[in-house]
Amino acid sequence: MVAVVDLADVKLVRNGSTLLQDITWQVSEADRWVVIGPNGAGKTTLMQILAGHLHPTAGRAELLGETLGRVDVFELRPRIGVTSAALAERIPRGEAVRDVVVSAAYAVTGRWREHYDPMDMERAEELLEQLRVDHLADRTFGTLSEGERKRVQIARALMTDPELLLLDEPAAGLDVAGREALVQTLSELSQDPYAPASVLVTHHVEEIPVGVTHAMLLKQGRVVAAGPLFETLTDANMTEAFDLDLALSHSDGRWTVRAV
Ligand SMILES: Nc1ncnc2c1ncn2[C@@H]1O[C@H](COP(=O)(O)OP(=O)(O)OP(=O)(O)O)[C@@H](O)[C@H]1O
Repeated sequence: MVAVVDLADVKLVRNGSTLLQDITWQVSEADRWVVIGPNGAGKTTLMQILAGHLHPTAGRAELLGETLGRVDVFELRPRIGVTSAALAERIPRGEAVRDVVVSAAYAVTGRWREHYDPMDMERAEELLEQLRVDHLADRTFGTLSEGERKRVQIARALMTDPELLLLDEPAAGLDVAGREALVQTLSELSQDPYAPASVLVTHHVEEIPVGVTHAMLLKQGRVVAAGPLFETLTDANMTEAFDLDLALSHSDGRWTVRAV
């Protein structure tokens, strides 16, 4: 198995605060990971390392076989698809949905975006269809509901055919119907053997799509547990990560949790 992510003793210090430490972790190309942890655990910080936006203060971080610090991150980043609230804020509200998706191929390569390649347009249409938002292709991004925006962002993240897909809280801000519909779509993606390796960040076990293979629980910048989903997502590990007595239930591939 090829390691898509290979972190060894990663530590990250910012403004004098240690945000991550002792992070040793491998993600293989067939893996679908979920990273769970309370507010402030370091999940987004970890995603920023995986996106090539932050370098570890100590330790070694290899992404797609390249070592951070020794590789041109501008060549690496197109190989990594990212969705996050911070990125969504940068999408112009007046941009047509089709352009939001197709422009990903141009933004990352620096090509001029007025002349889209027909093959790129075709791929954008296919992705919009896969994410079930093809009927919105002519609308502007700003007119979409939160759930529709999340889907368009995922289509955009997949546009460059990345080898690693990072989804930072993709269901945040959605109502229960929107969440369930998105989890269904992410379940299809997770179970697609041609989909890239993925890492999904969430606070909520209810948002874990069917098909996720591995979990990491983070707390105060450290790994509480990491490994195959069913070995890792246990009452004891959740209780430790969230400092609260928790009991998990699992049914039909979906998870719930409650305090006991
Ligand atoms: N530039 C920075 N300088 C100092 N501390 C920071 C910086 N950026 C983030 N932090 C702190 O690092 C910790 C981890 O933040 P991070 O956003 O990675 O957590 P998170 O697990 O994603 O949290 P949430 O679930 O609330 O989104 C937090 O305590 C945050 O305040």
